[in-house]
Amino acid sequence: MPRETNIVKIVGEDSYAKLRSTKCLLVGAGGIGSELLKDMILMDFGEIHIVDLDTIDLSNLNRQFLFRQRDIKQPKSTTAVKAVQLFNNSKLVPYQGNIMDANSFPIHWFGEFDLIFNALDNLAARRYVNKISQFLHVPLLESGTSGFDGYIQPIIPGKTECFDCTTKETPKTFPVCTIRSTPSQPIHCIVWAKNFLFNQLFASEPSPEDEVDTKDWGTTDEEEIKRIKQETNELHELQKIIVDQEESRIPDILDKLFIQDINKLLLIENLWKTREKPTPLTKTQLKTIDLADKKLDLNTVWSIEDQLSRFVSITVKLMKRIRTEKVIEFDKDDQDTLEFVATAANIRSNIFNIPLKSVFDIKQIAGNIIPAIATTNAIIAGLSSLVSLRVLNLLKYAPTESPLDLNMAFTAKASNLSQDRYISNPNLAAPNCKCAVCMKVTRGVLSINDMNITLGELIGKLREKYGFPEDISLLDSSEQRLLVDYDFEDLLDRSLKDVNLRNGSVILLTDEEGNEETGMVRKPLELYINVTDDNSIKLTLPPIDVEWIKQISEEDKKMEDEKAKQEEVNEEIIDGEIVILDEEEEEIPKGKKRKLDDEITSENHEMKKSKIDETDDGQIILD
Ligand SMILES: Nc1ncnc2c1ncn2[C@@H]1O[C@H](COP(=O)(O)OP(=O)(O)OP(=O)(O)O)[C@@H](O)[C@H]1O
Ligand SMILES: [Zn+2]
Repeated sequence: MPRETNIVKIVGEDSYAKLRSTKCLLVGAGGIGSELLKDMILMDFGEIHIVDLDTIDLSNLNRQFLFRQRDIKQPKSTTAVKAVQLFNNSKLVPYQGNIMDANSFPIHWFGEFDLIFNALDNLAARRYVNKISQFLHVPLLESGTSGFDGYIQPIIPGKTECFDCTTKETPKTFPVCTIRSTPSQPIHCIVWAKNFLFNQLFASEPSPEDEVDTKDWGTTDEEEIKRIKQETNELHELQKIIVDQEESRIPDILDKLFIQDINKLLLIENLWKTREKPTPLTKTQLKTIDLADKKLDLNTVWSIEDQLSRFVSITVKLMKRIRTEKVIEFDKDDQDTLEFVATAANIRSNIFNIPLKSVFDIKQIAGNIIPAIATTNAIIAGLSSLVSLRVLNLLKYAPTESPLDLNMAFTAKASNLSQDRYISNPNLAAPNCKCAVCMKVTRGVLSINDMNITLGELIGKLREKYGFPEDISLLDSSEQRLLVDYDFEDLLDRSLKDVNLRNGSVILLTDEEGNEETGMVRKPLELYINVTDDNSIKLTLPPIDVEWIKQISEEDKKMEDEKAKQEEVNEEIIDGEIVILDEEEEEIPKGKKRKLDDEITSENHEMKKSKIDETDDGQIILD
């Protein structure tokens, strides 16, 4: 029996022929990606391009079944392609690279695909692919898992909700003063060790903190702010011990971090009025560190003596590595960096009377890990590949008359829709009228060969083509920079190259004038800059009709915001990635999760202002 017999039985001859001529992009060859690649091959997609930036790690082998021990350190994409050769009947093209690198993956390259599958593990890349799919109108199958939970969301640009239509939780942040002065939980000390200490010693160039904006530090105590800044500058001195390979001075690092700095903190009496005071290490403790290399169990909590001893030996190791590596990034799978962070965090915890943790526990917290489950990945990949048949409308018995007939799927806990069954699959919703990615702007791709034209010339062409008025503003939205505004015209004579616009930059043109009589403005226009080496193309602007939309006054906007606050927010997110819809399943009207209207607020302008004001945020981020 030929291998396609069953799939032909399911989809029919015509649809099978369409499958064979479909060209797909799979982004990510990790847990979901390995499963998806297998499914896509078994479905006989004609061509599958696989992108992954990473190499295989030991910890991937428990679920990324295409990889073996011998493949460790090999690129995921090429290894995955080799692993499936025996049962493959599709054209497979692997790439090792970052999907967000517009030079390796220019927009016209994305444009060659009929369908994109996301099998990623981070918000930034998911958002990026979502945006590209919106620019090009290529359907996207978004998916994610976290432990036993997972979801798939087909996204039909312009027709259904996009990835950014629902708010996603940004990484958890802590005020600087909690991390640097008054930790009270193990996580505070882990963040201090990983994001502050490790980075300052091994991963960064010295940079004075004088310029840092302190508004989000969680304190206005001048004395404390001064101390934190001074402490950072002193840490750069410690970095020299590392760079100069002065092994014998490692106790100085301990002395500075865990005796001197703590003593300085104790002098700020305000801090300890309502809190238990920390107890610095003693000089005797530092003098009696046992330097013998002891075998220690990663699953148990070590004594403070063992923490100190391992801190010294691991610092020596990292010191040697830095000679060749120059900078070392924290990686939970790099045992040296993990043990440095774990011991430093535990020593600090001990000082602040916070319970210590095992290295294994700290790995989970520092790596922000919820163990990945192979079966969840298999289920989610299976659903994603099945739904792709409906996205392409290849199932005759379940025709897709409208994109809103398509279903997303959530596991029970992730969706909260029904506790009685593992998977819920509500219909897709229409785009959220408030979504800045898919609803608030008109999108297109601007192809250009000559980046020496001036910003002024470009704006002239945009005005001419799309009828924008004199009063406009232009933002480089990929870098969040204002380029031109009614009171900022300094860059008009500079070339696009000079103002750092390049292949993959995205610019946003906003009508700041509108029509007073009608109260309407042109919908903002967002253009992706595709730099081509085709000399025949000087500058091609996409054929777009820019709509007029109602301009909302500040007062209306305030009222809208109030209303929105009152409406129950039915979305929540766990693990920064998975959306929980807190609705009764039966209550979701088919394809209509929220009201669709075409109003637009003047939020763009506010976004612009806040972007310009943005400075270092003074928050420590747990990524
Ligand atoms: N910007 C990106 N470009 C290309 N591939 C990416 C990008 N971001 C993430 N990936 C890939 O997406 C995949 C996600 O897979 P998965 O969630 O299983 O993570 P993992 O890194 O393999 O495992 P773990 O995080 O548990 O160690 C990874 O292989 C990762 O390299
Ligand atoms: Zn959207």
